[in-house]
Amino acid sequence: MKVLLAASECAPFVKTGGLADVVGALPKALAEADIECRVILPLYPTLKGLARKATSDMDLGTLFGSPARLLAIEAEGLSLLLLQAPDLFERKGGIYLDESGNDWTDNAQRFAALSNAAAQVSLTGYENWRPDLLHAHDWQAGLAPWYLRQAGSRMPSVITIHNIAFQGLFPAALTRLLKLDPAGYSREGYEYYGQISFLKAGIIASERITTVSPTYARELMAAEFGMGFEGLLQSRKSDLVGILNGIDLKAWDPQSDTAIAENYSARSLKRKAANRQALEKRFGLSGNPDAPLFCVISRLTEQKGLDLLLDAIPALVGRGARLALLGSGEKKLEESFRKAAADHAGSVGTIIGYDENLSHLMQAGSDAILVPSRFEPCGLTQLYGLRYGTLPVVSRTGGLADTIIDANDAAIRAGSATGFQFAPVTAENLVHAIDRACDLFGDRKIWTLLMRNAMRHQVGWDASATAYQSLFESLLDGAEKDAE
Ligand SMILES: Nc1ncnc2c1ncn2[C@@H]1O[C@H](COP(=O)(O)OP(=O)(O)O[C@H]2O[C@H](CO)[C@@H](O)[C@H](O)[C@H]2O)[C@@H](O)[C@H]1O
Repeated sequence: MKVLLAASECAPFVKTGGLADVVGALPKALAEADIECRVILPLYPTLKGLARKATSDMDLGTLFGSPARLLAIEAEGLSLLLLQAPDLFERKGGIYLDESGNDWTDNAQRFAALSNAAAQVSLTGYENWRPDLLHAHDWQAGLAPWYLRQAGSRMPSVITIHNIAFQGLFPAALTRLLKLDPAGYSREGYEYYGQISFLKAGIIASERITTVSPTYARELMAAEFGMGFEGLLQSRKSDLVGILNGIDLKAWDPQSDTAIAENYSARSLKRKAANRQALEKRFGLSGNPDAPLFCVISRLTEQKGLDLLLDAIPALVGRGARLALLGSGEKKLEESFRKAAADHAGSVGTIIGYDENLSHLMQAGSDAILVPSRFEPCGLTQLYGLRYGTLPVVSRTGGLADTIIDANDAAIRAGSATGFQFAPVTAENLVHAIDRACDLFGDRKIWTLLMRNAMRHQVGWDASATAYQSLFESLLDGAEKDAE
């Protein structure tokens, strides 16, 4: 089976968040099941070096005002098709935002181009490689299944929702410019409250809709989490499945990670201490063997609930615990965490920015990782935490609810507890969870047991890759029957 994945990010080449990790890891996991994947993504300026490794290319003519070609590249165990459209993607700034932090004004054209190129490869193939199925990720690739249907193709498509908060909304006036059939501008089509929604287009045009945890799949059909899409998703209930994300076990392995101070395993947990020291030094934190060092590695947005953590900091510091935070995003939150570090020098350390290597050291050197999200489709940092014996303290929502087993007495006795959950998501409940973590940290025997439980927890892709494989196979079987 051949699958074309279309996405705007792919680790380790270009990443702003969890989408990249999944798009970078899933093809490798599917390869083990003999599914041959290619990933189509834009050629951003940071990928120029990679582009030099192209083994072949294909002209796509002009796409939304830019000359466009596809470059085939094999790198880091992945087969890539890079969309080279210089007028759309080769510019200074971020992949979604300009240098002042505003959305690029032509994001509609940029990601319509990505989607259009993906649809073209689906329709005609790249050289003699022709996919059997298109797997679009998030709104940036949402128009790909739509363009495919619009061209009359019946090739099956799947769209994965990594975060319903991002819906790809653009003015209706762009309909023709985006080469969308105006008849599709309707409630049954890509129209969404007077605008075009790329995500809605993808959902409508795909045979199946997946999201990244079973709990989030259920939550999405409720008004509290669906963000306006709940009705649409309820109507597609039988096509909606939640498949938990895995993590790349090679990239995230405390035994071989080259970004950390000292490698360790569940059998040599004492070596984790060297990482803790390195982390304290990096964040200017004082040492305290009697209380945990908590970390946060996150986009700083409303979703992640970090405003609640700001309220919880005095209590955390009051317990003698420390906090190391790495993140970037909303300016107000960035400022508040900088201030918290100044107010609690030695106990709170803040680094504003994006640093992949540091995120590995933080997973290795912290005792616990805080993820107090208001909603969390899956969440990856808690999975990295499990793998590194860094106990997750999480809100009970989405994938966090599905992946962490709360350290209540019964779960501790049963040897299954892996972290701490709290609900509902309030600062008070977060403080309570932090308190529980601090209490248990004082009992080295139990804490060590919890670390070992966490490190044993299956966080790889095996089960989820099998779930994607069955889903894809069922669609291809259905497509064959239809053709008969
Ligand atoms: N400042 C920083 N420096 C270095 N690394 C940083 C960083 N900030 C974040 N990261 C990294 O970015 C990734 C974030 O992934 P998450 O899954 O936690 O959240 P995100 O909301 O981006 O993803 C969305 O998509 C993913 C994938 O499906 C879902 O798991 C998730 O719930 C959904 O919100 C992790 O690998 C993390 O280490």
